[in-house]
Amino acid sequence: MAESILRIGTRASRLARAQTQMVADMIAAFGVVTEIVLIKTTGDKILDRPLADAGGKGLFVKELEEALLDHRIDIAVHSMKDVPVQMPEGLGLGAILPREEPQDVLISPHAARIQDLPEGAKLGTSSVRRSAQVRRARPDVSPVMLRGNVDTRLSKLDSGEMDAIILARAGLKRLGLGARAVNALPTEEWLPSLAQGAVGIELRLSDSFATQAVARLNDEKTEIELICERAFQAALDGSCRTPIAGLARYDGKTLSFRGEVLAPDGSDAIATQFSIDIDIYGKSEAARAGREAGEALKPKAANWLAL
Ligand SMILES: NCc1[nH]cc(CCC(=O)O)c1CC(=O)O
Repeated sequence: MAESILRIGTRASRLARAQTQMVADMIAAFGVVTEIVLIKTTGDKILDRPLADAGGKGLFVKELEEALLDHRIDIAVHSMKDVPVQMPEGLGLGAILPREEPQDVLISPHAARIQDLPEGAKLGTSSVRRSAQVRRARPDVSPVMLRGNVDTRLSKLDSGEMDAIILARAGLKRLGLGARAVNALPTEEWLPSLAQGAVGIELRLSDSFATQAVARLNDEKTEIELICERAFQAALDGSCRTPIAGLARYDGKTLSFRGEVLAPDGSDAIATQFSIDIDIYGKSEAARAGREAGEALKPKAANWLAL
């Protein structure tokens, strides 16, 4: 019966496929038959410029959401940091997997820490957040445009085109490249992207078969962290050119959050933080606290949010 096969949509990058295979294996262990469908997204097609210049958010996600709405796939596996907070009508998250370590890592033959990069070093990134953070820490270091998937970026570093790159530790580990992910940037000095390190599963909210097939994959602690982070992001409502960073940590008792909006040139930054005790059912408290943190920061960061 066709409807008993769960069709799983993913981008074709090696990282996206690794994450999707992990999800498919877990679902198969519950006795559900799966099929993986590769879908090319705008973010995979545009490789010659920063995605902030390509006009928008969700460029790794949109075609997957269209495939869900067209019933070409039943679930979509995403890196949650690429997923806009507003989802199309009828779609929602069916599960959020246990979070991998959320930090960024510095990869460079010259230095293990940002402070130790050589004077005037060329750092490859196309992220507005990472560029602003580098300029803030090291005004002499120039971010240079670097697009492409993780393997492409590593090979450009290795060929000497750049002196350093910054990547998410989670992606490197999932690709079996943990050996390159040793120099984590401490979150006290360098906040990651909101939702970094978390993989989520999107589905049609009306699809009870898919909903049941993935429900057991959900990690409630990660879910609380992401509810908080995404509420912060939604309240700020920045543009794709606004450097925003933040991280929530929840240990089953205390939810701690720090978030930051930076001037794109790194000349300034505004941060906020809180710590509250909530229980594992405290989703609405997590959302409210995240939203209030975003609302408190919003007027102070207004110039950078409207870019
Ligand atoms: N924007 C691309 C992207 N989306 C998710 C990850 C890493 C995996 C994750 O954060 O879950 C990456 C690569 C990177 O930033 O190094």
